[in-house]
Amino acid sequence: MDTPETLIDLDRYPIHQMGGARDDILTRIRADLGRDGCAVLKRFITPEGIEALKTQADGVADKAFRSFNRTNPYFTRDDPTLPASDPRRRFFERSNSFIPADNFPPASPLRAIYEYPAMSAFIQDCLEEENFYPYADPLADVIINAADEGNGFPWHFDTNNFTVTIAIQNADEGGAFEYAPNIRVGDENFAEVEKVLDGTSDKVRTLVLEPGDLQIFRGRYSLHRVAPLRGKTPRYVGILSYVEEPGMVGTPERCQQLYGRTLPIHHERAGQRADAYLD
Ligand SMILES: O=C(O)CCC(=O)C(=O)O
Ligand SMILES: [Fe+2]
Repeated sequence: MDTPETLIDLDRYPIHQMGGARDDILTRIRADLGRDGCAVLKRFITPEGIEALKTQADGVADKAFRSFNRTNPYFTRDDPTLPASDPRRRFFERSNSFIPADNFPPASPLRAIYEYPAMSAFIQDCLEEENFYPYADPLADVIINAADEGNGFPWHFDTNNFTVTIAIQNADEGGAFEYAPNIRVGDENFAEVEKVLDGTSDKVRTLVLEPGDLQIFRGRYSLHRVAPLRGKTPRYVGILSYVEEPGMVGTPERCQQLYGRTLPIHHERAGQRADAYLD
């Protein structure tokens, strides 16, 4: 049986014990998040934990919903009144799909990590968010982003304020995480976004995450993508979602688009939320 204590490397990252070691981690993570909206905890998951997550991902890989629609960085529709080079008119193919959360029952390793009280308390402390709750969406609270050979997940901004990911398996080649930190703080900054899409910006950073690494990322202000990937090995990334209001779920439209189905709760709670979440 996998428990959070065996899945998370608590010797390296004692997130469950208040004190100096935990405080030191928080200080570093907060500084990284403040500076470039991104923080990484290398080898957060133990080698046994990585194996358990990989086995689980392989076991439910066929449950991934594939909807390879073309998307612009804002997930909006085309606006033919704008110039063809405008970022709002730049649509790219993607090759990733999501394995919905109801494939991860309570005893599964990914959900065990999500539901470990010390985990959510630690993430909340890293982000210094006062309003912080587990996502109440039974299809989206804990998911795996599974990407096959192809364009990965092209340039976009997240609708949610932050994303917490766990790298589980890399592709044979490619699939790096690329991002332009805080490129749209204050205003949309379309000119610089256009340069990123053209491959001419000097603001792009590349992160090669290894299986077991935990990433905390504020994706609302930083344009980012999973670079194109090659080879037969799928790229697996676990995504843990938290929100700023209790009881929140995704919209029926977004849910249908990402997971190919909806549940009664999506219709009951439609329109009750302040923000539209991407996942
Ligand atoms: O797979 C990743 O590393 C990040 C995916 C992402 O950007 C997203 O799900 O919004
Ligand atoms: Fe994203």
